[in-house]
Amino acid sequence: MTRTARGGISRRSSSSKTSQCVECLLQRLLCKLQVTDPNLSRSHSSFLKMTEAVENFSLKDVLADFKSCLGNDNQAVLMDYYLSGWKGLVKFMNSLGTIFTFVSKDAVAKIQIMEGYRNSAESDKYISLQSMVAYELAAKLVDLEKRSDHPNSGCRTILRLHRALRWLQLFLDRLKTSTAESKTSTMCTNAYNESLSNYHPWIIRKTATVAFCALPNRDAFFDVMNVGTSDEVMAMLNEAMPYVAEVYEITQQLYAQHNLLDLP
Ligand SMILES: CCCCCCCC/C=C\CCCCCCCC(=O)N[C@@H](COP(=O)(O)O)[C@H](O)/C=C/CCCCCCCCCCCCC
Repeated sequence: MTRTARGGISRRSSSSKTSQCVECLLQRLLCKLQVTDPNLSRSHSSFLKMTEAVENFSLKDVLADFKSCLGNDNQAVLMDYYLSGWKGLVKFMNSLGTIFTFVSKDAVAKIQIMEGYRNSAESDKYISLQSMVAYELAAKLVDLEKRSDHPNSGCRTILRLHRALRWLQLFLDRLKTSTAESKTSTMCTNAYNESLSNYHPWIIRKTATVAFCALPNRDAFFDVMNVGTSDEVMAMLNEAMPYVAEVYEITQQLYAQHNLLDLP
């Protein structure tokens, strides 16, 4: 068994049996449903190598990206910081165990689509979410009714991440007001049910709910965050959460203003 900095038992040891059982069940379910995509797996593993190479990971730095997203005038949401924030979240997610890679795989695929735009000849059009919306709409690059000519538009892809950001906001809000007895799986499930689950089919909802049962307990979770003591985690969340909320609100308003909240 591994002892953590605060003298607790690391999630790797305390929850490993439950986690292995749930993982096994989930893997079988995913295999049966053929949710895995070999092409995606390849790009996912190279992404993992890239993110694993970064040492001294701290969730504090990840959330700082959402602050940097807002630029100087708090009006535009800057794409590179937005994607950087997501990459950090994925890294955090992957450090929770392989059971969560089915979740991060989709986020990785979407980050890669957006990085593709940022590395294209139209890179400057994707400098912020606002410039992306203006450009794609004017150039008719968004499928508004059903996915056809532009199945992976930037607007659609960011919308999926934006909905997931709402889940993150609700989850962190719960974590912020939690006590030592609070269960991360319950907080996560409730946040999911109030947000992302509304956009997911039954099978994804069920699989996600099973995966949440394998979440480490609150102490172990705080250790993975690598921010410090529980008090320091709480202080960091109090400081960072307004920026996550601001990014969410600005994006929500942008999408509402252009009727983009239901993109297929
Ligand atoms: C201190 C707390 C920090 C928490 C850090 C959390 C890290 C979060 C990292 C990644 C979150 C995953 C985001 C998933 C994006 C999902 C986007 C989406 O809805 N995609 C679906 C629709 O896409 P299209 O088919 O229309 O292209 C896609 O079908 C869904 C795929 C699987 C998603 C599985 C459920 C996601 C649950 C999110 C909760 C994560 C729980 C993490 C617990 C820490």
